[in-house]
Amino acid sequence: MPRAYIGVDVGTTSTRAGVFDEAGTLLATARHPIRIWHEAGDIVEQSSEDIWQACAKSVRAAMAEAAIAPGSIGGIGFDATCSLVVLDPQGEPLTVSTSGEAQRNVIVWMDHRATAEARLINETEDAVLRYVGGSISPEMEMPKLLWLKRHLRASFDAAGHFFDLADYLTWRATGALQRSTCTVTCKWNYLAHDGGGWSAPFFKRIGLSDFVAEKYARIGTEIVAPGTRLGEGLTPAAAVELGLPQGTPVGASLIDAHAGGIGAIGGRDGAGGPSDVGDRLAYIMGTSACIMATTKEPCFVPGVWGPYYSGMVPEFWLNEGGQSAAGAAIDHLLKSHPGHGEASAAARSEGLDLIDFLERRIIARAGGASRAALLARDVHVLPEFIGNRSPYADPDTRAVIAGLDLDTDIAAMERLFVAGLCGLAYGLAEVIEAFAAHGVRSSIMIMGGGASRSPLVRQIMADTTGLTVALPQTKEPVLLGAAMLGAVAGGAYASIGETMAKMSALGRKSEPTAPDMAAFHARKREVYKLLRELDRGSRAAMRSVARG
Ligand SMILES: Nc1ncnc2c1ncn2[C@@H]1O[C@H](COP(=O)(O)OP(=O)(O)O)[C@@H](O)[C@H]1O
Ligand SMILES: O=C(CO)[C@H](O)[C@H](O)COP(=O)(O)O
Repeated sequence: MPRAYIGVDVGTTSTRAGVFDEAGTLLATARHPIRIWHEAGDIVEQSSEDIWQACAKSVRAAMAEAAIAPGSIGGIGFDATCSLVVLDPQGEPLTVSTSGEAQRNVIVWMDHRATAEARLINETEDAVLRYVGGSISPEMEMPKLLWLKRHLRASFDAAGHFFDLADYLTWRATGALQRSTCTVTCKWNYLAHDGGGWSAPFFKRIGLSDFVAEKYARIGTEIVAPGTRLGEGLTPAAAVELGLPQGTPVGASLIDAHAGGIGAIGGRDGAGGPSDVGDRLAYIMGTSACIMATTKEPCFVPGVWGPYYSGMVPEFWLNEGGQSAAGAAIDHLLKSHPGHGEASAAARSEGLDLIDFLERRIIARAGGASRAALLARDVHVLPEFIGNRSPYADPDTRAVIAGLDLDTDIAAMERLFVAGLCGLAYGLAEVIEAFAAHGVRSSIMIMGGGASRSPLVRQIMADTTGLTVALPQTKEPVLLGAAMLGAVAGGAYASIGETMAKMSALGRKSEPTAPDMAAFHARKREVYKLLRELDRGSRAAMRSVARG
């Protein structure tokens, strides 16, 4: 019987499941929303139970659509945002919320409550920090764990397990406590190279010696490569919930952006066969954006997370730059514009999503995706609403918008939208330039994530960076990356490397266009730099003034 593989992706806003055949062809997908609590003070929380139930519903819906026998599933893999899950010793949720609600047991990656703790950790200048670009981010797990210890001691002490969300999902599916090299290397300061492991001096220095004393029992004692077959496969309970046979192989997980990277960068390019992953950047743009480079030797790029050994492609190093708010910044710009109500109603009447509606109008009016950027000639956006991840590693950066007028119509909203995309593209270009300055050079960038479907986004990114921007052949590279984990766990392929070559391929490409657009973007980037200086200068000017 031909085998199929399931990938489950937990993004910030929803869970999705995809069923793929052994060649990587997508047979069916389904999506389910997840709950999220936002509170003042950069608090963003979720519920691991809600997320697991949403995963189960997505898998069952995708299987119903694929209309294949559950017994034909040869393996399943999971990816998720890098959020922190807290459970008691019996595996029940423990609150991370000052509300005390047990169901709120996930500190979401974008929650910046631990900015002060990140600063304290950075002040130690511990050698481990070299492997996160020289500066830990409040989006990583150690600052969050330190926050819990300092501010919610009861939960910190009562916890039996601290998981990255992707590892929680495999634990929930199989009962196995192994963690993936991807999660712990990229988010937990674990060193996967040269027998590094957990660093006891680091934990002692940052005030988390608890983990050393308890021999890392709550954060993971066994670290395995993504795709490693876990436990005895699906437990009886998980099998019932997912509607799959007990014992279905489950592979160790990846973080969501990294699943997108695996699903995107290793594909065949036409007849040219498998390619050099070192020449290919992955840009995964959803709520946030991650720009990832793969190298044979470690490259230290200040302000860019990594280098992480086996953080994404096994036995390669990973540099991971990023933008904390990407799609989230665009969503926010659109929602806060006075034309939002009118534009949403017009989009609905055409049966389109708001962004698709705007894009069609913009591209038609401008006479192409490349020239659409000209609409943003006089509006400029530094879209860093929740800080700069890379290359400045400054979580206190905030957005700046210049060139607003009193226009409230849809055309004004379009200008702001395009200006926001240009701002994101200039942020991306800064990361790519930081890569290049430290020896990480690539000629092609492969895009995944929700925003990659947009021809406007791809063209602006190509024109701004000067790189060829390619899509993977599959329209769901993140789900494919997760399904590849299932294929490796199920024994269809021997390694992630082989799986990438067999299950994926490159698709459509956008080339950088006319030199006049390059000149336009170069000029507009100068304004972008002014906005960055304005943000820095205004924060510096107000630093000595007490908060109201
Ligand atoms: N054309 C576009 N331009 C910019 N952002 C877009 C575009 N299309 C979708 N997005 C953004 O992508 C995000 C959704 O992507 P997705 O990968 O599904 O998110 P996540 O996995 O983070 O939940 C939303 O913030 C949405 O606004
Ligand atoms: O930090 C990340 C990866 O290292 C991701 O950006 C984070 O997990 C959120 O992902 P998404 O934007 O797809 O919801």
